[in-house]
Amino acid sequence: GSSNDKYYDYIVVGSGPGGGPLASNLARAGHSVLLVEAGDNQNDNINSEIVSFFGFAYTDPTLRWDFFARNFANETRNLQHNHLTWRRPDGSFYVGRDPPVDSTLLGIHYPRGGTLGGSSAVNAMSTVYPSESDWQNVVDLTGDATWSPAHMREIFVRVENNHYLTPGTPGHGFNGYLDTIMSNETVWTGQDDLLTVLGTLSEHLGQNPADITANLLSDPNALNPTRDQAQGVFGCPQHANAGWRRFSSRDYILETANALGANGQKKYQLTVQLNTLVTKVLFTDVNHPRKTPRAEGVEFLQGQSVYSADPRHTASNQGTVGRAYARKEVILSGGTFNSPQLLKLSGIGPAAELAQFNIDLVVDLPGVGTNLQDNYEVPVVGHAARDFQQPPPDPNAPVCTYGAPGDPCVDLWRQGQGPYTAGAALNSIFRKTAYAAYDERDFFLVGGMFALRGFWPPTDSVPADPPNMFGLSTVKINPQSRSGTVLLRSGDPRDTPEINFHLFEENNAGTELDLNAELDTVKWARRLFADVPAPLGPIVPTEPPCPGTPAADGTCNDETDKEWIRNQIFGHHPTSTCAIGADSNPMAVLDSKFRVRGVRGLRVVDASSFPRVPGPFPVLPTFMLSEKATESVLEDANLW
Ligand SMILES: Cc1cc2nc3c(=O)[nH]c(=O)nc-3n(C[C@H](O)[C@H](O)[C@H](O)COP(=O)(O)OP(=O)(O)OC[C@H]3O[C@@H](n4cnc5c(N)ncnc54)[C@H](O)[C@@H]3O)c2cc1C
Repeated sequence: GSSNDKYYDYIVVGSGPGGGPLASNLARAGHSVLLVEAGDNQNDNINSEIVSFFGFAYTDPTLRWDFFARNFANETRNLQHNHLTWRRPDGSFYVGRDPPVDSTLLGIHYPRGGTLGGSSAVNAMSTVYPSESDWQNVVDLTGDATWSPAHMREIFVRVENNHYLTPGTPGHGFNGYLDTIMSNETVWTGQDDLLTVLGTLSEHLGQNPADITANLLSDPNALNPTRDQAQGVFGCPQHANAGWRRFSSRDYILETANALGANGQKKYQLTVQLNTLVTKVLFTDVNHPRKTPRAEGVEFLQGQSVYSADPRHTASNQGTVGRAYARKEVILSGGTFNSPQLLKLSGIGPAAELAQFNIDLVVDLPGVGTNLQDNYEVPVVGHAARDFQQPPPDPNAPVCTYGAPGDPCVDLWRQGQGPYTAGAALNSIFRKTAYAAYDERDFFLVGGMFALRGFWPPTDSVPADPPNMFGLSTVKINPQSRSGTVLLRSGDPRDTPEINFHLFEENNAGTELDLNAELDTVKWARRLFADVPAPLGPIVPTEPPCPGTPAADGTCNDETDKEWIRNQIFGHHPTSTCAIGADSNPMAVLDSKFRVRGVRGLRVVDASSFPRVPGPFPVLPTFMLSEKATESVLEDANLW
């Protein structure tokens, strides 16, 4: 290399929950680490700091990356989705079924965090422990017993800094870096209408409606041998500190990078290089007669908004080429869409696809960019017999303006006071259907005066819901549709990949189970809507649409309902495109130590590494994965 080249022990690409903690841990273990992140540091951006500003975080152009996906190969079916995003001729976004003429279809919006902290800096912060079977599955696939559920719980205890339970509570940690918090009873004060609906709902899961408030304060992440069977209502922990400031991997990275030793010098050798898009991994020993190719560094483009998913990107954001070298290893943590793209751009992937874009082959690894999955969801929405009553406003309370200049509530929040220091009336509801794939709970639900129908960038085209609306998100646990793909669109690293979930296209017993499970949950929701007592109830179901009145068992028309589910389904937890798998499986991209097959010195550690979607929410499992990978990387530290 040239005299400007930089050398480090490790190079980590991407600062989300996969890469951020790993880079920090390796530096803390005494190694020199370069952490490369395409975005910048928005640590002081209130949209990313204040928990209740979540909706502003993932729509903020300084924080987000826009990906647009398809659900199906069949474009006619794709066009049935009610919340597709289009670009109007004037450049603005349109979301809906009836775009102005000459609009361009972009697809189903999949926002990601393109900033220091990755998607943990923009997500909804729901922090839910996965099923034990998700860890056991890795043991079963690979024979590596270090993935045992018991060891993974030890990892969780090590990293968690719990702010909502009594210190010492088994199965939880109180000294780690990952802050967790859960709303207390104050958020339910005066919410009698919501409590009525959730009480009726809990009764439909075998709980006593009189216990609803206590259940809403109960811990869904408790260490409990029967946890993965337990149906009912719980609270919803979030990754945030006791003052309701978001915790993300950014915090642990900054704490590590800024730590000073006794001599006033930087304590750890962690270098964070922002505004830098890694474009390929560099290898030595490619096509060597005896040696296996070894990752020796990365090439990148330095400059702001170089990646075209960045909403601020324009043709002039080209970036300047540079390189950095690793004495030990390169670790990719770009997330489910970017890690497979980067592997392919580096010559690791399906040979035919790489040939199509004239990329020199390093290893023919057909699994890269396959096996894409998601916790898909469709809301069940209804209208109550009257508007939901809200607690009367406190006449002495400050008037919050959601971050407008001079918002008094932001100042109060900085002092640990005021409305923004409270969580939301969130809940975790678990249900097991007769169509569960693994004989354990197969739905995570959250209910409230909102309906999550998908994601879209800021737009003026989506109408608001009326104040008598109740929505129930139905998030699939253990989804069986697993044939989604992340394909190169071009050989230009600034381009986003082509993402298609190919939902239910396997057309096998598993995907049929999922559709039946969704239908079963829709019918169950209609039954409980009907049982909500007057004067608030009954709640009339509006989505999926049911002309007339549903039968007593919640049936409207099974075929129409299934069509609606297929067409309106969406997700935001994509995983598994660089999956860990058995040595004998040609589609496995990684071994159980996150090593990319067929090369040396290269691992992938992020949500793409999971062989299957973990639980209902990937962020906590991804933080745990980063710790698991720290153990694997440090075990090999003396190899090099
Ligand atoms: C709107 C939204 C809401 C969500 N809500 C929840 C929730 O409530 N609970 C939950 O569990 N999960 C939630 N998630 C999902 C969760 O945040 C992600 O699964 C998780 O952050 C994935 O971690 P990761 O490390 O794999 O990738 P990411 O967190 O996406 O991080 C990848 C990072 O790599 C960087 N990068 C990518 N490519 C390159 C490159 N070539 N060069 C340099 N840098 C690169 C990106 O800029 C990004 O910072 C949500 C996600 C979104 C977007």
